[in-house]
Amino acid sequence: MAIVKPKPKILIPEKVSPDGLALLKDSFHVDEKKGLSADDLKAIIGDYEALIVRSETKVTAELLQAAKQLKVVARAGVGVDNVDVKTATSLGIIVVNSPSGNINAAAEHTIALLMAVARNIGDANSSIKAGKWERSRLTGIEAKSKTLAIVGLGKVGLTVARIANGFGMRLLAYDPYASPSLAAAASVTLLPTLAELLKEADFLTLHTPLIASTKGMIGKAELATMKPTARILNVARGGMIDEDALLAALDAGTIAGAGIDVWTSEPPEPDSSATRLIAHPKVVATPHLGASTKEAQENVSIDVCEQVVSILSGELPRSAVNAPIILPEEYRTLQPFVTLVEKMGSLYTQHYSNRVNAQSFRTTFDITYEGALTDLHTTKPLFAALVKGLLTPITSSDGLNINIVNAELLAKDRGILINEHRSRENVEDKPYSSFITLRARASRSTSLARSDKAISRSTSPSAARTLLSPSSGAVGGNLAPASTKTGEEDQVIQGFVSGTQPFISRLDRFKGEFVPKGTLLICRNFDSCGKIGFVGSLLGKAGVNIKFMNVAPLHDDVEEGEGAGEGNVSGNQEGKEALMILGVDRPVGDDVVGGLIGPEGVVEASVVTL
Ligand SMILES: NC(=O)C1=CN([C@@H]2O[C@H](COP(=O)(O)OP(=O)(O)OC[C@H]3O[C@@H](n4cnc5c(N)ncnc54)[C@H](O)[C@@H]3O)[C@@H](O)[C@H]2O)C=CC1
Ligand SMILES: O=C(O)C(=O)COP(=O)(O)O
Repeated sequence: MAIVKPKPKILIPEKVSPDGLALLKDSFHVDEKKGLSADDLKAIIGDYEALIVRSETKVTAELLQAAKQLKVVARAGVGVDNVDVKTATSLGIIVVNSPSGNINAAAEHTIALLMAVARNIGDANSSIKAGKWERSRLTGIEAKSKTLAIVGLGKVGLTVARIANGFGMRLLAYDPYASPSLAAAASVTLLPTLAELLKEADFLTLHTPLIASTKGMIGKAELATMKPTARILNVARGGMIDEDALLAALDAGTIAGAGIDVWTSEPPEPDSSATRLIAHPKVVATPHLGASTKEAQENVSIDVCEQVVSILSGELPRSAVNAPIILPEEYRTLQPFVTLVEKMGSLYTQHYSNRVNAQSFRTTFDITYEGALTDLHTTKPLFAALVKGLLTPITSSDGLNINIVNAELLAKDRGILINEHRSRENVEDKPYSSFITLRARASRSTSLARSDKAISRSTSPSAARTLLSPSSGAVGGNLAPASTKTGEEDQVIQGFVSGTQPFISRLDRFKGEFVPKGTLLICRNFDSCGKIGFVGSLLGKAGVNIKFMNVAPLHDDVEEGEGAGEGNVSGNQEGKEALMILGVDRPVGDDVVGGLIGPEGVVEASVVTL
């Protein structure tokens, strides 16, 4: 008698639209079990190969460790902050999400809150239901001609901007990583700092992921800089606004109102600031309803259920948050280079964003593969790794959610243009046979763009050689920085692999080999006595241990003094310029980094975690 294999089991502990679930029911055993406690869930998770959740289920390390057969956690929505992605990755569990299925719903909910706050809809609704007829107390304001200040001009932020444009609002945004062309196309003016944005806002709306740089970004100090007539909207994540500070500002009348969908703790704890905000007459509150439309729930359900089917059938999903970005056989050969390129991208975003100011992030890149890498059959995994490295430090969901299937599309969506080149030149005099150079073009040199397409791949060595001719002066093997008429230089990072270990061999105008791993403090200084001691003693006082240190002098291709004045606070160029790269055992606070800069210390410093 033939043994019938039991169907793989899928657990759904939250309300997920039936449209997607219908795709699962023939081939899988689907259990919809709502209202489970964390312990209940832990007790049964061992039976399941897939878990489909929304924002309520906390997919903790403990739960994942108990999930002995789990192959996939599917988040029917965008934010994966309720999933311990790191633990899932270490356990080989793929995490997928639906990066755009509920974007429109979240944007429309933001607009609903904006109008409700502008016209006192919440207060008026309670008042009339209580049998009152209060007209003058409930007079509102119009959106037309008011300034909408958007923090985070990604998918939801841009959609909000497009709708608000129809109301005749003035649109400003702060997003150091946003594409200026996408912003301009949506009639949004990008401002260089959050501080400048806050003082202009009639309505402030938040649309960033909840990450280190956005946690608590609107606190007492920020609220104090805003107009007393300003109104605040949050349909992104609780924790970005300090709930105590907002409550105090509303009570003091220094902020006029708020429309809030998301809370630091969901549901909010009794007697917390969140519950007092919810009860506040100047607040319109909703219980995390941003994505709760019939249409969005259909979209996200179908999106994630299709991916669950793919994964349980042994295929690649399209929106994996943590899956390897290349297939296993490609991975073996390319793995160290994939790691190198991802680290170069991440180093780029973190170093150049932190170093001078966040506006240094550029969107036009050349990546050149030199030497043996020119024989590669495909550079797609390297391209995907670069996009992943560039975006991961600045996004919580789709930054991680990048693979060979979606990297080009994601780069294009964000207005990032990457030209790939191969060059057999310049390797004879180098100790390793394969180098990779990443060059972010100075804004004026974008006129050298070689393709009208967002993504250009020049895969033939001869084509690349033409592009790399000295007369082009901007890319690839020619490592001299291309200066523009504005005096800006291209930003350059170069690396190689020795054995399976990736190294960075050039950063900016400096050469020096270091392993891109862990937390690194990168300081530019004029080489003179006492600098190392100064930095070491300040770090020591802050309890930061130095694990290794590397000094990178100016690259041979760079002329002495080139660009040396930039950011030089001392005005005293005692020695040659150099970079100091210190591997440290913990993150270095902004106050410590600030203390390093000055006549006795260094010219500039950045902290990166790779
Ligand atoms: N309330 C709800 O039901 C929903 C909430 N969301 C939330 O909305 C948020 C935004 O989602 P998407 O637009 O899809 O994300 P996205 O990744 O497309 O956009 C996020 C934007 O934030 C920018 N950003 C990152 N760090 C920043 C910083 N420190 N300062 C300023 N800007 C910064 C990024 O450059 C990016 O442009 C997420 O937190 C998501 O979970 C999304 C859907 C529904
Ligand atoms: O997609 C997101 O990030 C959301 O916040 C939506 O959450 P939900 O699926 O409605 O619990």
